[in-house]
Amino acid sequence: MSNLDRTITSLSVNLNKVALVRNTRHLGIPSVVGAAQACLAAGAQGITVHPRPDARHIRAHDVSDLSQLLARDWPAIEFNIEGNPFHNLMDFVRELKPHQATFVPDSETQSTSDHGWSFPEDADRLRPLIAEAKALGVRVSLFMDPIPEMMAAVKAVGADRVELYTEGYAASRGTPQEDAVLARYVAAAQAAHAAGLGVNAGHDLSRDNLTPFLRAVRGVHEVSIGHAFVADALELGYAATTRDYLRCIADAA
Ligand SMILES: CC(=O)[C@@H](O)[C@H](O)COP(=O)(O)O
Ligand SMILES: NCC(=O)COP(=O)(O)O
Repeated sequence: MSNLDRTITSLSVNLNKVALVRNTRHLGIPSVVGAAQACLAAGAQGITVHPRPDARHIRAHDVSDLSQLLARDWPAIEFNIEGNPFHNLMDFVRELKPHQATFVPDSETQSTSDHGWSFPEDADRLRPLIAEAKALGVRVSLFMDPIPEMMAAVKAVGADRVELYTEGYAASRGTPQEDAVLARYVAAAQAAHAAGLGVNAGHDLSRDNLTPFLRAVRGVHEVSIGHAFVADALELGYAATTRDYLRCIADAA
């Protein structure tokens, strides 16, 4: 068994959509912290949030509440804060020093994340912020499209990991293009590993597409899953949904 095959993929639950529902009323329910506690009690290994500048879902108090919860009750659990480091992400990094910061090149008004960073264009402006985050003890992951040729540049700019943007794979599921699209992710992950980067993955992953993705793309450290996870949890509950996603990961081992 190769070292990549020995990698155990962690499930990091993205709670954006719990906050989105909560924000539609002034009642404080559903609780973001309560959702985190239920998912962690069921075995999730991480929590991810993406506090966008317009606070459409995760708000600053959610980030600090979750940081305090994990530090107090779940010290082994990874906290991953996503965002654009040229907008509001670095404020959270400096204040809370999460285990990981995922740099995402979203505009402030973008409806959702839909692309990764570009190299060499983004390298010079990213380098000092990556260095600052790492100097604070925060692992840095760059949100990237599955482009093998960019992975060496991601390493050169100082990042620890890449997060492969998996919407393209999810959209290809069940189409004649699926195998070719998945092959691009395999090549991108292999190039990332060869460059000395860790590999995360996320966006539009679900119970349907997670196992085949992880069977093909070996050595993924973390999958961060939110939209499909919360949709499933509305039907199954947080604990059963967490167990289902952990089973999808185990089935790929
Ligand atoms: C970076 C990424 O693909 C997702 O983590 C992102 O958080 C999705 O954001 P929304 O939940 O606002 O769609
Ligand atoms: N980085 C991906 C993430 O955190 C959640 O993305 P999605 O599952 O909500 O599409």
